[in-house]
Amino acid sequence: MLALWRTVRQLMTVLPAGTRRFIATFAVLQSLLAVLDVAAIGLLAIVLAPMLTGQELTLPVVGITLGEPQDFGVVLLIVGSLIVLKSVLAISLQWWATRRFARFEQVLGARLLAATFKAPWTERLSRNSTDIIRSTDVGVGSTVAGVLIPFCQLSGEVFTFVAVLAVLLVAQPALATATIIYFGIVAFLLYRVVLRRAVRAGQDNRKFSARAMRLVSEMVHSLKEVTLRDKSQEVADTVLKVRRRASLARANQNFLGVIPRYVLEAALVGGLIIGGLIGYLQDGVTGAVTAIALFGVAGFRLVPSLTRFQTIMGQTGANMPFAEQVLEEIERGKEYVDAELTGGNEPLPGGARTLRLDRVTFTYPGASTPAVKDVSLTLPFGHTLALVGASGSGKSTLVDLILGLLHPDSGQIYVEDRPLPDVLKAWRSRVGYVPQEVTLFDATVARNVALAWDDANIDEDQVRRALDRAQLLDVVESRPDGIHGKVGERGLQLSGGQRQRLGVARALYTDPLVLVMDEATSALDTSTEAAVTSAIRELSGEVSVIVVAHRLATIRHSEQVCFMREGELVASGTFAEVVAAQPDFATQAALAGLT
Ligand SMILES: Nc1ncnc2c1ncn2[C@@H]1O[C@H](COP(=O)(O)OP(=O)(O)OP(=O)(O)O)[C@@H](O)[C@H]1O
Repeated sequence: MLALWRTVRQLMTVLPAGTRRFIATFAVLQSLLAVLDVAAIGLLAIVLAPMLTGQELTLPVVGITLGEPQDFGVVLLIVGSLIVLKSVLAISLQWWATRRFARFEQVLGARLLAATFKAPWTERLSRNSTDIIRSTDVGVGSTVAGVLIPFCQLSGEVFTFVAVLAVLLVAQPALATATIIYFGIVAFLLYRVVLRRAVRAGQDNRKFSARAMRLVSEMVHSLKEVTLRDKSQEVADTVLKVRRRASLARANQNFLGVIPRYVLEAALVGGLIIGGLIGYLQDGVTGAVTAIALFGVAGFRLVPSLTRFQTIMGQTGANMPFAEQVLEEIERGKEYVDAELTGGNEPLPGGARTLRLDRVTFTYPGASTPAVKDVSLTLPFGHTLALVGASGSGKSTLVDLILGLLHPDSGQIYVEDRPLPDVLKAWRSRVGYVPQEVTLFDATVARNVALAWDDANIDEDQVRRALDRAQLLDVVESRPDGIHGKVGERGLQLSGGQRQRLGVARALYTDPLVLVMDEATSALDTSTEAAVTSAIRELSGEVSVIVVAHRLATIRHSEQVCFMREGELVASGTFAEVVAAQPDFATQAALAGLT
């Protein structure tokens, strides 16, 4: 209960202003509905026994005496009206509240995504993408539907419970005391025996469902290899094992979830006997009938209320880890969002002519040796620079540093004379990046090139120009619907080479100052690669090109070749100069038939 209170208070700090007021208003309105409900039930409870036994009754508080059957008829009409009124008001309240809760979900989702996207690259590298997707979807949904909404409903249940007991206390103090003790013991036992297990089952369900989803996602991505190596059965068995634990936990959660209802319903019988006994001891048979009627009506309101209370506690207990995770991520992301608001917003210096790396060193968190060590180089804008070296020599890391995704531990990168962190936003908007494997989304060619999810933000002429420069316009225009044709899931309706060229077009769409190609043409056939490379070479002069390539034919005409070994830049110059300076590079060049 305390943990729930703490979590909800923390949630308030990340939800829009006015949430606290909304929750308070919602609680008050729920309580008022409970008053209407209890007034109806209380009235019924008080008049039931005299009506059945034909006795006169003076209503407490208002002091009206009822004796004739039509008097009781009027009271029954009032009871019915109160119940209908409560239902209408409850529906209106639900309509209003569900809209607000939907809004809360949107705000939480947006904050969480912002926190995820603003996190430093090193942190994002350490996260599993399926976990991120699950957190922003199921996590946010569960925080609102599994924690916030049940918490808000709690006040109504507590108030109903208290109000029913108040009615009982006024009508029959001894009976009320016995009820509190009796249901208190039942509720405590339910908490100890059932609720704790239900919470644990809910947490297990969450843990194993997440694991199963991660496994399936990983397996779908390696479907081809799994099929070829005939591993489908092994995969199915592994997923089944995890699923079994998730579904067993879910089954336990569902089973334990319904137990309180049946236990409490059964306990009502015991309560009726105790109530009847107390009434009999106080006032003989009439006392017993009155007490049973009173307890019966009150109990039928108390039991659902207690059941919902238990359900809410179970539900919030199981979902709290989701909320805690969402809150933790938003909290962590806050500092990045703030940092972004305060830094990196300056414009690029006018007439910038060079990108300069000055003794840049970077070590990945947890690694013992730097991936990039003491690298200094200057790239005049408009030139082409090739990064070469053995696998693991630090080329991609250096590229990520130049892109501003990673930040040097020591040394600095300058655009002209401005440190990169000062102009980071403007810099990122002017670098085009083509990865080794371009990720396309299931949308039109135009949307993929413009990296836009709304056609209104697409400049179609620019899309055609970028496709043309990437040697892909003819292919696209020969397809049905041209640039408006879809590319399929992950671009699977295109060939590997076409996907890569679409990636090049995407990078060129924003008229970059620097185009970074990280093994971007290695999937292309030699003639397409030659065509793309020559198209890119034509760009030099207007665009600086940084190429990472293992195929040396791709980079032999680069104005500057930088050879890396174990994170260090060991030689730089023209292709011929590096061949002359580095025997192992010369060997590779010879093997490629380039010397
Ligand atoms: N996210 C990471 N966390 C820790 N170490 C990493 C990470 N990414 C790369 N490394 C390590 O940093 C070093 C440089 O890796 P990098 O990817 O920059 O090499 P590369 O020259 O681009 O290799 P390749 O040609 O195979 O792509 C390697 O030793 C690698 O294991």
